[in-house]
Amino acid sequence: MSNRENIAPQASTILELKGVCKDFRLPTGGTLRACNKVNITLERGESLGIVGESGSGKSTLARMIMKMMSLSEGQIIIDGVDISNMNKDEERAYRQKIQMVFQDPSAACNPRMKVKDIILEPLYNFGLLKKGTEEDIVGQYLEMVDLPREFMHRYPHEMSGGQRQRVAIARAIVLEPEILVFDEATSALDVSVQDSICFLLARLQKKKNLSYIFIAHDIAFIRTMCHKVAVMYKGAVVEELDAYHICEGQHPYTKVLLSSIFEVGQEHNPLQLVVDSQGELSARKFIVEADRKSVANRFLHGMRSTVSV
Ligand SMILES: Nc1ncnc2c1ncn2[C@@H]1O[C@H](COP(=O)(O)OP(=O)(O)OP(=O)(O)O)[C@@H](O)[C@H]1O
Repeated sequence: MSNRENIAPQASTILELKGVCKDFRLPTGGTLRACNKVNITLERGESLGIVGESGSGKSTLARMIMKMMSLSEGQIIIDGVDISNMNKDEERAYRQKIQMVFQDPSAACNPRMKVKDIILEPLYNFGLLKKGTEEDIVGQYLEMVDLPREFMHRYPHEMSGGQRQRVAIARAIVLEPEILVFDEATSALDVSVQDSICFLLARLQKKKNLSYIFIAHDIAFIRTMCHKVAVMYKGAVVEELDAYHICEGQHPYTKVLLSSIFEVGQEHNPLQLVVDSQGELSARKFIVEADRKSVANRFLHGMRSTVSV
């Protein structure tokens, strides 16, 4: 029997982690608790960042959310269904509903496959592809990630890292999922490419009401892209904050994490590319306090990185 009846879905919560624990058995005996009583929620159409030092349990958490690894304790509930207790139909729906994008796009891009087949593969696997529609579908998804249709005939090595990441995103959204999990998905890219991928993701989020989970080390990125952030330390979420206000984090570990980026308590004013009425470009300090929403919303609401003055 489905367990859907037993768990009332919350109005806008799409994913909920309740007391999630993961213990690994060590070869030397004993266990290592990689995740400890993690409680977090992801709202529909919103982005949640998970930050923490190396080894704090972020990837383990992502692997459990993706059902690549079982839980030792607790529950992960998606749209009201406990993922550890799904029937066949729910399992299939779940596999469509949540997709992952990795740091290295090569993980999603088989070097021997053309872009067309890379993007279509999930549809083949789910038996959702109608003969004769292939090129139309690939063209449509390439367009969505701002790549030309002709790219469908290329191999991964014939593209840049940023273009491969766009193909990985097209492949991740071809099943029309509701949640995308990004494991350090932009950290290997240079800053300007990272910026353009952020705009793309913000636009897709708005268009498709997608929910994102970003696992990242880069707090500035999380602050820009996410609504909420969970700070992990030694397997536990030590603080959950409005991502924009991460500077106000009170947990000592959050403060340590922040101090490596900018002075705690000081505003972080990134330089912003500004274009004046003559089309001249200049870099100016972005006055965050003057417009609290600007930095986050320029991504979240798909504004351009270049501001006209
Ligand atoms: N399969 C495994 N068996 C045993 N221990 C594991 C396994 N996978 C992860 N761990 C341990 O669990 C802890 C959390 O690892 P995890 O990869 O989740 O951390 P992380 O925060 O994602 O780190 P990073 O940022 O470096 O990727 C680490 O101490 C790690 O060594």
